[in-house]
Amino acid sequence: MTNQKTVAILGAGAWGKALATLAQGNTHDVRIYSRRGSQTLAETVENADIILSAVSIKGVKNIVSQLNSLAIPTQTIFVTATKGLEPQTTRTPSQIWQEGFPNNRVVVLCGPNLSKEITQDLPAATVVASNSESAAESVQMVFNSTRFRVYTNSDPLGVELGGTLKNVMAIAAGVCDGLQLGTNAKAALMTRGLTEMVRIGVDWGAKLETFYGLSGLGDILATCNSPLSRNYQVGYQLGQGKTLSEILAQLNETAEGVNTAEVLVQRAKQQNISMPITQGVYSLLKAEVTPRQALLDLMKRDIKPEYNY
Ligand SMILES: NC(=O)C1=CN([C@@H]2O[C@H](COP(=O)(O)OP(=O)(O)OC[C@H]3O[C@@H](n4cnc5c(N)ncnc54)[C@H](O)[C@@H]3O)[C@@H](O)[C@H]2O)C=CC1
Ligand SMILES: O=C(CO)COP(=O)(O)O
Repeated sequence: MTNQKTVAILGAGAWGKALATLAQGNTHDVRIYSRRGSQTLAETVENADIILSAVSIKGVKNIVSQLNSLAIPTQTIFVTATKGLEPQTTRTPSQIWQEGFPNNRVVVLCGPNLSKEITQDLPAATVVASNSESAAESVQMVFNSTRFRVYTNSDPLGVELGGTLKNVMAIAAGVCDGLQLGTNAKAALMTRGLTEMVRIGVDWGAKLETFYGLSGLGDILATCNSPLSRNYQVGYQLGQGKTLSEILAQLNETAEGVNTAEVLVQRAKQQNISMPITQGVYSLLKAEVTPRQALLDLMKRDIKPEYNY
């Protein structure tokens, strides 16, 4: 591959467009595929060095099977920027991509990256993670710039779970602020939320330290503290007494944490892992409890040592 790459971006939502701008800023040849656009999927990915998917989780399986019917060369690198989990199977997006393309290298791109800030040219950092160091480095070169610092990492599962699981915590943090519970409560929630992410993430096969990096702790700090986060917005408005269907009807964009909470509750049950914050968010999303009741349920649990993975 030469230094100038052909990058096909699948999904013309907020994140796909922001990532396209970053690659274009580094003078790469960028094509964007939108389901509603005039360019076909085959035209978009023709001769692409890198195919990056920024579609929401509900579209990943479909786009993988559409691409499977095209002759994608094995040297093409797939990058997944989706932060979600497949219902029923609990597969991560990179697992779906790798199963669809077992002979291609797959890279996960995840970090504290609120697309609205990136679109405003504000500085940010992210992580590209892969079992293939050379693939991660190629993707790092494509996106790294003085406004977007890109780190490599060799734990794709941990990086992907960090970015995905934190969406549930962003909903919880939004509820916390919607109820005006204060800074102490929010700090406790984010810290215990991270513990919960580590607990299930390590059981899943991820490395513990990955959760203390940009895609775990970093993304918690960004999304739990910013009204720009759609997941935070969902929680904030639930805290203010709106119903989930009212909130989602107005949001008009993806809030992956809503689906992720359900998938996580299912996996935590299967694996016998305690995830009280996630369970509380799920019960709230299902309207089984009020925000105040969810808070009380968390606070009245049995007392225990702080570290009890
Ligand atoms: N917006 C952000 O700040 C960030 C978003 N993400 C993640 O990126 C993913 C996409 O998020 P956004 O772009 O913000 O959402 P969005 O709601 O703006 O866009 C989602 C895109 O996926 C496309 N899509 C869905 N199913 C599809 C299919 N079958 N075929 C083709 N396209 C399909 C939609 O048409 C839409 O363009 C989510 O998993 C999100 O968690 C990750 C980091 C930052
Ligand atoms: O993942 C994100 C920032 O890193 C975007 O968060 P939301 O999907 O909650 O907007």
